[in-house]
Amino acid sequence: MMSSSDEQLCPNISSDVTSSPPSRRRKRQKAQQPWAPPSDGTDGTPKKKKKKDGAKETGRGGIKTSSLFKHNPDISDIHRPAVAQLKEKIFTSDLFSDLDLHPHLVATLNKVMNISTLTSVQKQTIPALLAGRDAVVRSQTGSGKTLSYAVPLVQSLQSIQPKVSRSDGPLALVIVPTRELAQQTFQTFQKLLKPFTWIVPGVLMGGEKRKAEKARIRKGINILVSTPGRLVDHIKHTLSIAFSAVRWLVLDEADRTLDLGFEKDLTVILNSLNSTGPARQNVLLSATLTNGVTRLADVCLNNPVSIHVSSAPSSDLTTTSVVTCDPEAASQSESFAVPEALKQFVVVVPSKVRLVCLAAFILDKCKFSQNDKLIVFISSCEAVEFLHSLFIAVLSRPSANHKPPLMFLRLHGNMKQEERTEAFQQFSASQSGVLLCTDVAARGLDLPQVTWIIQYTPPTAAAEYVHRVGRTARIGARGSSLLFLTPAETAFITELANHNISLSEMKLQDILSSLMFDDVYKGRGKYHSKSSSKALEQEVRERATVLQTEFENFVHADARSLQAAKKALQSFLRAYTTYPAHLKHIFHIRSLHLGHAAKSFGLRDAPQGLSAAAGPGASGGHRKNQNQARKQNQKKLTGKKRFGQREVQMFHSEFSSGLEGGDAKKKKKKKKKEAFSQSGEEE
Ligand SMILES: Nc1ncnc2c1ncn2[C@@H]1O[C@H](COP(=O)(O)OP(=O)(O)OP(=O)(O)O)[C@@H](O)[C@H]1O
Repeated sequence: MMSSSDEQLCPNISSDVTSSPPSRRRKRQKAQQPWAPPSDGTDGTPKKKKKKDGAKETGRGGIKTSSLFKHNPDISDIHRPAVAQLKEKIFTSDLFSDLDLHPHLVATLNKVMNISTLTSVQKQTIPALLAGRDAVVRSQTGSGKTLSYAVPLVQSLQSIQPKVSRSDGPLALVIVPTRELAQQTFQTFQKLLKPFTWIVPGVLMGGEKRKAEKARIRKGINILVSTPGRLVDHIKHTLSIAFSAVRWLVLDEADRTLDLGFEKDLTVILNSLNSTGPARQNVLLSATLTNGVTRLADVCLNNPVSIHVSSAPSSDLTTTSVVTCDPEAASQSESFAVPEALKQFVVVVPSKVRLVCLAAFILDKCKFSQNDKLIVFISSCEAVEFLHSLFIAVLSRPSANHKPPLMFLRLHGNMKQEERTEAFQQFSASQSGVLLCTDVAARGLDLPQVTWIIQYTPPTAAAEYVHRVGRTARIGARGSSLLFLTPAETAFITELANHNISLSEMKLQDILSSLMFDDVYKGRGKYHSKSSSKALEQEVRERATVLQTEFENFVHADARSLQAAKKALQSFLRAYTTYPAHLKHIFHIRSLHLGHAAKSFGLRDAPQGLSAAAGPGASGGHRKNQNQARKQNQKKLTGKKRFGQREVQMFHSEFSSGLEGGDAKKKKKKKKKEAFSQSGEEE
């Protein structure tokens, strides 16, 4: 809601407009075609002298901006197939104290962690693991999978006689895909082990000093939490690491570990475990078990129990089931459950308008109406960096009502470890603010009170969609998500429906309408309280144009920010080429319009001579490819141009794989680096 000082800022806005959120406001207005041009033939932007490149003078100090709302593809009605969502009941009425656990462990859960009732996945998994079974566990995000393996693991290790000592070395290995998740999991063990001080947990992760880690390994770690690459690193180079006593192996987010091409790392880890050691219990967990995980299960599991908490769509929603590896489980494996309290939205936005749409949404949620806590997923580290500095400069200005400036944080795989840790901790502790990140934050992170998940760039798989939205609505809490799609990408809604995921549509115009809350973005000032809804629409477009102009001014203010915008655009394009084959009909670089995409990075025009060689993917220096790219590049990419075969090839050769021509080692290194850079992975 608006404060009185906000109202003073908006003298021209009628009470109808100011007192209700944009969505409700819209409902009261006559139904409109959001992007049908006004009948007067204008496009909603201030009428100014037209420049030869389509740019216009906005009247704000000779600022140039080409029309945001002209020449956009039509937004047709989206097709939302009927979907029976999988449901999972989160809590049971059973208590941890009913289980056969050490009383100090139960007391720690109750008193230190404030946890007494079992979740469904815990009710099913803990007894199976206490009975010594291997397990493949799937339950929705935020349903308590960590404790479902950590509690029986601690129960089992504390009961070993004679007591476990540091000199026993690792008795349990827990492999997770990212550093932050490693840190979080380690902290959970620290809490659970409070009464069992003789069992020592430890964490290994990329970005930390190897020497310090080696020293800790030498001293003795009993429960070792690690990212895969770092563990392999130590297996190869740390003599004191010995797995002869390992009796638990946990792969959390196991499908992700496979996705990132870590099969080889896992093979190294498994081989080093299998070569020695006692019988071992193996546990695989994820909210999105896929065939890939089943393959992995064949490799390392011994007659596992398969635990799928979700019930079939038509069955009794209050029951849960334990199944062994059978065809039914397999057939369900591609249907994903998302938290029931999660509200999922999609907005269809033409490329040109994406940036202002995101900004308007953030302003509405974090400044104008509420103090929300948002995570925005973006496809590349460079684009995260760019948007972070852009938003701090343009959206974080102190407001007239003395509200604290909007907090923007960032998290991606190209940051220094200290910066990553600081951002993670700061966002965890904050009540509100915006975290701009790559998929490095998509898996497993339990960040408190996140209210909105924005997928500014669509995920590369339905499973990743599930994990991203799963950073909110955890353990029964409420939360919402918003997926950005361009008009050409709306078939992704059907793709998600194929995985039992259903979205509601949010209208672009409703999001942009939030700009009416702040007269900083005022248009030509013709709009007043008695104006028609069409005039309101026009005013909203003008305000969106003013905001876009501010972004463009920032980007074009100096060479450095211009370069950052171009780099971000390039990395976005590179990421766009990496959608898997079965999604290429939806996300193909050839269907992108370079000029429009450039606009969403605050660039006034499509960069001339957009050079693959200048991009980060080229730094590996495959000269042959660079020359090829340069030749291809002689035909410059211009604003009006869509991507043709040659440009597609260019991005493929330089950014997507970039592997041709180098030796095998270089190829592997580069491929991995690109995957990490893409996803924000840290190894
Ligand atoms: N039985 C319980 N009662 C109350 N809270 C719980 C319980 N079990 C776990 N939690 C809390 O629920 C939150 C989510 O748990 P956790 O991170 O293990 O979920 P997850 O299923 O592993 O999610 P993801 O799939 O996203 O990794 C944590 O804050 C955790 O402390």
